[in-house]
Amino acid sequence: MTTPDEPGTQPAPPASGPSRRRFLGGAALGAAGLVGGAAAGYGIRATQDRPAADTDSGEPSSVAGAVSVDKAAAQVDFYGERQAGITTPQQERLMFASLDVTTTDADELQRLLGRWAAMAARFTQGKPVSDSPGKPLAPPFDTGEAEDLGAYSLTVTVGFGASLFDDRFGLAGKLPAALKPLGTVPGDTTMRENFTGGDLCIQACADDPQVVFHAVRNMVRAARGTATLRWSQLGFGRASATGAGQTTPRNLMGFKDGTNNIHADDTAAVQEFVWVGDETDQQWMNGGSYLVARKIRMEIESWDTDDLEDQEKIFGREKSSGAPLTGGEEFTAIDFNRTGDDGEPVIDINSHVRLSSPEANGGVRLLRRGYNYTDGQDPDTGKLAAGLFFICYQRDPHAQFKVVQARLGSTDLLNEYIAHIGGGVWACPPGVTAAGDWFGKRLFTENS
Ligand SMILES: C=CC1=C(C)c2cc3[nH]c(cc4nc(cc5[nH]c(cc1n2)c(C)c5CCC(=O)O)C(CCC(=O)O)=C4C)c(C)c3C=C
Ligand SMILES: [Fe+2]
Repeated sequence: MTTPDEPGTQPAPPASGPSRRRFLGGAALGAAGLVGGAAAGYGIRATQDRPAADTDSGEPSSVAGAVSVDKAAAQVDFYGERQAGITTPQQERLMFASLDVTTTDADELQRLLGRWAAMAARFTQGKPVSDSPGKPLAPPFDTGEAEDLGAYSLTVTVGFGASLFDDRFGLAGKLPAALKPLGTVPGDTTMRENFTGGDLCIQACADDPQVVFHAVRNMVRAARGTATLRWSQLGFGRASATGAGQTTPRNLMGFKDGTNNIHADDTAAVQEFVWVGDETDQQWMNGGSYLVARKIRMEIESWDTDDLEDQEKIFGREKSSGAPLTGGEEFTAIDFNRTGDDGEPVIDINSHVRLSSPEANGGVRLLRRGYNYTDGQDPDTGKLAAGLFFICYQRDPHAQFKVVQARLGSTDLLNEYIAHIGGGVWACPPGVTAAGDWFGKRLFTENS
């Protein structure tokens, strides 16, 4: 097989020490027209002077502080103090990938992280791996399927799993307490090895399915010899809302999902529950966030035989409007104390909204960013293999995801219709600030 000799997969030679490290991100791709200046924040902006297009999701085609943009041309800044794809208004499509590192050379791993940063910077501008097509007798630098498509608000978010912090790279002393294994969590027993864990993860989100596929495919391709794909997941529609003004989408059970989510404009909640701060025991994670993913299969066929009243009792909300069963409209606060004529709580004591609420979890909240998924049909049962690819971000999974999941795991009425079949926990470091920087640079270059 010919080895592609292109910028995206062949970085600058290794440097042996942090002070001498130089990454292709700035070098080879720079010549190919890498990325313009580092821009702070993750505003969506237009790059082409085209009229605003209709949005099939009913969203406004602009966000606060940004101009009206064509969905295809819309871009989310890649460079910034924080990684995009966390508080960014949630895009419609997901491709998630988990990889295992195969090299034992820490420099090689860092070069991959630099190569990924350089590629992500280009992809998020709608650009291919390189401006050059490559040599006629070699594989093209870029796989090509996103040519002419545009960036579609692509974000690429990278995380590190606990398994990366072993003896291979001398990182054992840099494992944050928050990334230590969660111990026993409800749902674990049905998790399958082939959908679970991984040294690295890539979360690619955009408003076009081919754009997210292209990003992950090329990043996995660039990892050849350094890391291999462990498992991956496509999500075909968002099942949460993270942006101010975004409509609340529906999950595959037909319910509005994301109503009480943390929204990006709630800066106090974002600061309190999402971003890691000075308190961390590992300063390389200061400004980052922890991603917990759970692939949750739904028993769709049995759910579809359940009557509406029971479905609404399970969630504690009306199916059509999303309003709490205690009345009002979608965003009306839930009255957990209200009792009905029978003296029983209107919101069942084991309903999903009660058990997942901050009131039931010592005030804890999560930023949810999940996607509806389908893997087609289960060949063994003939049933639909579909559900929710649950993603949430937080400051500390032990104090947040684990607490909520422990509460849900005991008695949540929803549990009859779902099974956790995969997932993992990853530390997403702060953002890549400029060309030449790479994902998790501080992890490798600073003493804790
Ligand atoms: C451990 C965390 C959670 C898992 C796992 C989870 C699975 C799950 N959720 C739904 C559907 C809905 N969830 C809703 C609310 C909600 N869920 C969680 C956490 C987990 N859900 C939280 C923290 C909340 C918000 C609680 C609050 O602040 O009030 C809702 C109600 C609408 C909403 O607020 O989003 C729905 C619907 C499914 C289908 C599912 C697994 C397949
Ligand atoms: Fe939920």
